[in-house]
Amino acid sequence: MRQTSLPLENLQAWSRFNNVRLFDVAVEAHIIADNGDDHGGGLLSKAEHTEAQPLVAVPIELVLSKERVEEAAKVDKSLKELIEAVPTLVQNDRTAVLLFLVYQMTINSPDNNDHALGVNNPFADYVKFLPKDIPLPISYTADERELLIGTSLAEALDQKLISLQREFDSLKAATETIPWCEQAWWDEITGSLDFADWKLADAVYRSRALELPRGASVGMVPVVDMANHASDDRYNARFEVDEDTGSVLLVVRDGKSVKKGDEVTIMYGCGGACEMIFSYGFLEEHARSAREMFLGLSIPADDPLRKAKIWVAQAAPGVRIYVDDADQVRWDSTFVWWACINQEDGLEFRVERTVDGDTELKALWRDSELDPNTLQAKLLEDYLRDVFVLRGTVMVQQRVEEQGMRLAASEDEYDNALPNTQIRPFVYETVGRLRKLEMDLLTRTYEALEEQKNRLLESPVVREYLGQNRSGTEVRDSPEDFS
Ligand SMILES: C[S@@+](CC[C@H](N)C(=O)[O-])C[C@H]1O[C@@H](n2cnc3c(N)ncnc32)[C@H](O)[C@@H]1O
Repeated sequence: MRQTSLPLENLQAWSRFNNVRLFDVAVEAHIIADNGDDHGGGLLSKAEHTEAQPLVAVPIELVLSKERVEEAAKVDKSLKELIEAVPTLVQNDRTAVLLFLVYQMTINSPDNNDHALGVNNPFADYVKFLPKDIPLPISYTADERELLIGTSLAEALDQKLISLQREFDSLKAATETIPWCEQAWWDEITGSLDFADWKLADAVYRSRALELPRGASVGMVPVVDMANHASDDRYNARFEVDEDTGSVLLVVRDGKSVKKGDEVTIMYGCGGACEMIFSYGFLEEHARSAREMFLGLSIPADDPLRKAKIWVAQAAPGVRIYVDDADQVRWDSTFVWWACINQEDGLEFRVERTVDGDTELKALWRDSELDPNTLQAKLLEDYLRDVFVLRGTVMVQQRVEEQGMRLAASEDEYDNALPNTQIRPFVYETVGRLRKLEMDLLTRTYEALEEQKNRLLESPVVREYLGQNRSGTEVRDSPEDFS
């Protein structure tokens, strides 16, 4: 769908009309950082501000959230029709706003011939200020995606694209019979909504939505969403909700001041390098570590309890490796604990009938009912604790090694990928840094796990356990093969 844009220079005027207050702060259409990085638009301070002083104040009614979309639908017949047709998309904070964004984009688009669509509201113009080309991985070209092979972002991106496609298909299926949707979106001649528009709406939301404090809501806050990111001790502003005035405030961060000419920055979150690129499309220049990675895991197909474990555990199938505040590498996964125990250890499943006649699958640990959320704690206080930790460590280490091999194996393809008109230089550079940071983290993790493994192999419990097993019928590749 063709989009309509308004220049960011006009955002200040929009702010005045909509009671957004800027306290000696200007919206700048283009900010180039000292190192040459292009931050897109941003906020610049026009005067000195001290700790806790307000920089921007936005009335809470301007926060574009699920609640606001539901409010808007009360006075907009077409929007009401739309959200009633897709109840599952409206229940979710993100997809509710995505629906509103594509609706508003449609109204604004020169492709739209239905001039009766929509009612006047501040968001009609706000949407025109939003960027139309956001370099998030969901819009990478096929060649750019190839560069990601071996990184944790490749897997996350595949999953994300599948779920976005599913959402888009369900939107189409549910709205095909609504006359205005048929005409403006799906008709072969007059319709213009396609998957790229849904991806754009998602990129807009993902890169701009804020989780407001005190459970206020999750949504896009006009003007505050112009604040770019700076890391850790560099960012100079934070946002808060002022319940007295009913507004979202951007204020100077504690212990900081903002001088005239400074860029006003916030911190987008403390996720790892993968998360940063996934959600915001860039990796800050000061990133020295991947910080965290999520690696997918599966339970071997020959595990007889596989299906029951997956059903009962309801855990993300993978492991998160991360660097903690003390710069130690750690891993965290509920799934691993389920994957590394079996019937001989005392895990069983039983189908039980509930009072209303349904059946329910229950897990048992050593003959007692097991609350799935307590498995890790149970294993860590068990007399075989070291055995279980050793199994988990080995499983994670094997997965880390496999990921490292995958990354290393695709290195030549990455190196040879340029020059290529299908690969944008900043994407090439960003992915190259991600590849290096993830390889460093994988190497560190592998080494740390090797140390842990060797320590655990010295544990009396493990030695005794392995001794007993060796006198039995141990085979290679059993859970006790720690080679
Ligand atoms: C919340 S918006 C900030 C406003 C945005 N620059 C604009 O022009 O609309 C987040 C987006 O700004 C850009 N951005 C923010 N901080 C950045 C930084 N430190 N380096 C590079 N790009 C940045 C990224 O494209 C990110 O997805």
